[in-house]
Amino acid sequence: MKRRNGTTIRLNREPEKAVLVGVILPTTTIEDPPLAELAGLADAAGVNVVGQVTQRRLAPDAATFIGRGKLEDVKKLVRSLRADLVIFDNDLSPAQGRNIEREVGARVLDRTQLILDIFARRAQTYEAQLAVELAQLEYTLPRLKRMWTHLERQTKGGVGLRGPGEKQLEMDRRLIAHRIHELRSELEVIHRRRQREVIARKQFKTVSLVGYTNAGKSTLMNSLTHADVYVEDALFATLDTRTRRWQLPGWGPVLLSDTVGFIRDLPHHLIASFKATLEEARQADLLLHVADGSNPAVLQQISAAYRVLEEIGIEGKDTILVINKIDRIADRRRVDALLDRYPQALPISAQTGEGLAQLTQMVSELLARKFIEVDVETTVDNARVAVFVKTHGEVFSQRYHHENRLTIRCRLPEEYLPRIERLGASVRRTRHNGSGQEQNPAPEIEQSRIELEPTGVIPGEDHT
Ligand SMILES: Nc1nc2c(ncn2[C@@H]2O[C@H](COP(=O)(O)OP(=O)(O)OP(=O)(O)O)[C@@H](O)[C@H]2O)c(=O)[nH]1
Ligand SMILES: [Mg+2]
Repeated sequence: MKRRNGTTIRLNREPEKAVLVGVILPTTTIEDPPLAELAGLADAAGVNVVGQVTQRRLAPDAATFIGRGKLEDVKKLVRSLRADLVIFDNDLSPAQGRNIEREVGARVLDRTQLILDIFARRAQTYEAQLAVELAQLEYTLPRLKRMWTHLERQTKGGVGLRGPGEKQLEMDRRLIAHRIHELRSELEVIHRRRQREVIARKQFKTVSLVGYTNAGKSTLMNSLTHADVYVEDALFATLDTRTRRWQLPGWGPVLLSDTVGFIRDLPHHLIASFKATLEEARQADLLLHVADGSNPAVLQQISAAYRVLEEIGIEGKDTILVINKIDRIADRRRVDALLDRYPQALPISAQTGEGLAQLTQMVSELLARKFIEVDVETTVDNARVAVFVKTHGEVFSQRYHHENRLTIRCRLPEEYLPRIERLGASVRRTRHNGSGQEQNPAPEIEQSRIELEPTGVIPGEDHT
């Protein structure tokens, strides 16, 4: 292994050898080549992949996830290749993991465990380390029994050694539960501090890079801000949020932050633990959703990233979809096909700089839109108005009145007001914020300063 300063460090352990196993269910998106992403994850975890087994099934086997016959194949493969590990592309229940382990005679990991392991290796800041430890313990707690079974096997045969008693298990459970509680409180404190910091920076507009892991977020951050953020061709190179000043031409400084990458079926424990890290994205004025256009699975990755955004509660924000790495796409028709699917998307190359001028322009224009606070009056059955307001603005409150009337207090780009009126609603400007109290007009001052350099409306930004 080469270190960045050029010295070579010798790993005193051979990398572990793994057989990958994937069960293709009717809901599974089939990758080309199969198990490509799992192989990438294994690589990021420093594991050497020596074999693969896939099976199509209508439903997982309750006890062993794959069918018994296939399990026998896996066992033979493990023996002949001398594999140390079997890694499942699917998530296993504690009992399934235990059963498979007993059957194949090698350590069994599922996708979540593999991802947790990568995060544990890469977490560098204190906050990321706490988040990973929490996620790992929450994953471990229901599986304690299986781990003890491991130890039990190693000491098999000893008189009176029948594994830990329930008492030992119970003690461990309590210890872990206690540590989980500690970690949660500590992370909560960090999260609240982070929220305050992010709010304190509100005098600057903020833009967050989000998207599938390895899409090129950090590379784009570096190209746009001339920063020196760690970039690697590996899954989950970035685990910590980095924020940099970005001198936006014709606008001034904004803050650009890089975040942890997403992946399909991101383990729920991880999402919860990285809440503080994702605070930047949650509070951002604009998201740049970066996708790797050169990846054959780009469409699935785009939808997976949107799903994660939804899960962490930041869907519906102004977002520019950026199709990155177009320098690697030889066949231009592939870019066109992507643009057919996502007409608003912007093709770029963070590496060669192609498209970055348009991106900068698009960001300035979106940020320059003036938001105002209004009461939108409509009828309860006019769903188009409610949907429009929720898609393009931020809703503070809704009040229902007699005769089916509804008032939505919200914040909207000014240019959309005529369109809402055309949908049959009436719009009244308010001088109040969502809590009904007079608000410090500071953001308005900021806006009017910016208006000195009008940038106009983006063509094609119309989502309706
Ligand atoms: N050819 C090409 N490669 C790119 C481009 N952008 C990024 N890459 C490469 O893609 C790999 C991943 O880039 P990163 O910037 O680390 O990706 P990331 O989205 O930050 O990834 P994580 O932090 O792991 O989520 C690196 O090897 C980059 O050099 C591009 O426009 N063209
Ligand atoms: Mg990164």
